[in-house]
Amino acid sequence: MAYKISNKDGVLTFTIDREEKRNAVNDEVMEGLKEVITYIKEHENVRFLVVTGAGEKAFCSGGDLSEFHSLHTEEQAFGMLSKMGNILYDLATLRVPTIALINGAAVGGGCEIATACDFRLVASHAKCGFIQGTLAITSGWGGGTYLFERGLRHDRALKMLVDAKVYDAQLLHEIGWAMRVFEGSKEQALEEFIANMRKIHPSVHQAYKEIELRKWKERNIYDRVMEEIRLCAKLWESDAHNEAVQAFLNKSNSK
Ligand SMILES: CC[C@@H](C(=O)O)C(=O)SCCNC(=O)CCNC(=O)[C@H](O)C(C)(C)COP(=O)(O)OP(=O)(O)OC[C@H]1O[C@@H](n2cnc3c(N)ncnc32)[C@H](O)[C@@H]1OP(=O)(O)O
Repeated sequence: MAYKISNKDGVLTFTIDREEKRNAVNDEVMEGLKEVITYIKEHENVRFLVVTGAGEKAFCSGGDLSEFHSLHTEEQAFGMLSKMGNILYDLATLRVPTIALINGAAVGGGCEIATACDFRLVASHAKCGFIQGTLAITSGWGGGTYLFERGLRHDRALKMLVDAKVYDAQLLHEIGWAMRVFEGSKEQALEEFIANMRKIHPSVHQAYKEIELRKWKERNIYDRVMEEIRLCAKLWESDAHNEAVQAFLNKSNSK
C-alpha cells in the first residue's frame, strides 16, 4: 500500500508511505487522498486532517517521475495534473483545518500539497521548495495559486517560485510559509499545535473556514488553479522538460 490512514480522537492522518521513492505521488496515492477527502466530507466526527510522509527523509518529492514520464503530450499531462489539481482543490476547500506535518523534504508537487494545507509544521532538518523550474515546468497541481493566497509577501512568494530551489526550515519560517519549525517527534509537535484548537467546538472552525472559502470563491480560485495546470501541461511536452526528467531518471539508473 502506498499510503496509510489513521483516525484517532478526531485527527485523521494521511501518510504517504513510499520511503524508497521519497514519498513521490503516484496514482495509488492520489486515490488514497481522494478517499480520505470524501470520508471527511461525509463524517462529522473528523476534526482535523493531517498530511505527512513516512520516515524522516521526505514529506513528499512531488509527482512520481518514473511513472509520469510516460505522459508526453499536453493533453496526457493535463489529465494527470488536473486529476491531482482537483484533489488538492478539494483538500484546500475542506471545512476542517488541514495541517501539513512536514517530516522531511517537500519538493515540487510535495511543496504544492503542503501549500494547499492551512498550516505547515516543518521539521528543523527539512528543506522545501517549488523546484519545478529546474524541470522546465511550473507548479502543475495549483500550488502556485495557493501560495499567492497564503498571505506571504508577494515578492517572497514569487521569489520562491522563480528561484526553483529548496529553502531551509528557518528561512521558510522567516518568509511566513512555515508556521512552526519543530525539533524531535512530529507526533509531539502536532499534539502541541492542536492542543488549544481541540478545546474549541468544531462548528467554530468550520465557520471560520467558511469565511475564508467565501473569499476564495470571489477570487475565482478554481479557475485560476485550472489555468495554472493548463500552463504547466503546455510546458510538459517541451524538449527542455523531457531532457530534465531523463537526466533525473538516468541519475538513478547509473547508481
Ligand atoms: C508531476 C507534478 C509536478 C508538479 O506539479 O509539481 C512535480 O511534482 S514534478 C516532480 C518534482 N520532483 C522532483 O524533481 C524530484 C526531486 N527529488 C529530489 O530532489 C530528491 O529525491 C529529494 C526529494 C530531495 C530526496 O533526496 P535524497 O534523500 O538524496 O534521495 P534520492 O534523490 O537519492 O532519491 C531516492 C530515490 O527516490 C527516487 N525519487 C525521488 N524523488 C522522486 C520522484 N519525484 N519521482 C520518482 N522517483 C523519485 C530517486 O530516483 C531515488 O531512486 P533510486 O535511485 O532508485 O533509489
